[in-house]
Amino acid sequence: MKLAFLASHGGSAARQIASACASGALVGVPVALASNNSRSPALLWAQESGLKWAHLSSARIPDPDVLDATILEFLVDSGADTLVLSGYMRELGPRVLGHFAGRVVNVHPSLLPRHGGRGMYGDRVHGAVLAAGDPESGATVHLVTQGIDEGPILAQSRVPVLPGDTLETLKARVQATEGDLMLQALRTLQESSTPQPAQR
Ligand SMILES: Nc1nc2c(c(=O)[nH]1)N[C@@H](CN(C=O)c1ccc(C(=O)N[C@@H](CCC(=O)O)C(=O)O)cc1)CN2
Ligand SMILES: NCC(=O)N[C@@H]1O[C@H](COP(=O)([O-])[O-])[C@@H](O)[C@H]1O
Repeated sequence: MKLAFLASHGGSAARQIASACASGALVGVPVALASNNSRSPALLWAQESGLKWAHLSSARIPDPDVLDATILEFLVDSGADTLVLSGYMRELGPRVLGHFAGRVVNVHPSLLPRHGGRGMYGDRVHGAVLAAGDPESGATVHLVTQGIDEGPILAQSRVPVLPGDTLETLKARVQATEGDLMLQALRTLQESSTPQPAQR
């Protein structure tokens, strides 16, 4: 599994996946990371880790179709066969989704389909969970399709929402589950694409 990442901020899932590849906990090689945010800590981590990296944003490339094509060219040049959205806050385009069909995964910090869709990202999600008075929350790793947060779910983690929880305490409890959840989902994806020996 050759892994590329798109990240807008810290890239916490990307870092955990790279550590798992280094330790052998996941059979894979991180090869590239692109960010729409030139100052993202994820981009600095990619540079320091020797990954192929790029700053690809609508500020630099205003035409969404050209940006989609440029992101695809970057990913194809990296040799990646699997794409991980690691806190990527922009809509992925049809060219990238077409080329990597069934090989793009995203982690979302709620129990989809609750609290997903356009406008639902980062702290906004945890705020919505608290405002709704949900007794539990969690994270969801799903295959990425054109509709935001509508793709098939691969794995979910569940955590309680505790009395007195703040956005920060809930966020920390949910984020603590995301790395292992992403590894679980990537192993499932790997097994589903590994040809099984013919049954005699
Ligand atoms: N084609 C798809 N692209 C992306 C998906 C997806 O399912 N299909 N998931 C998102 C990740 N995500 C939720 O997990 C998400 C990211 C961003 C937004 C959003 O509303 N973004 C704002 C811009 C915010 C910003 O730039 O800081 C917007 O688009 O107006 C919602 C959900 C990644 N891409
Ligand atoms: N809708 C996507 C979304 O909200 N993703 C969430 O953004 C955070 C990114 O953290 P990071 O920048 O430290 O990796 C993660 O918690 C992830 O679930």
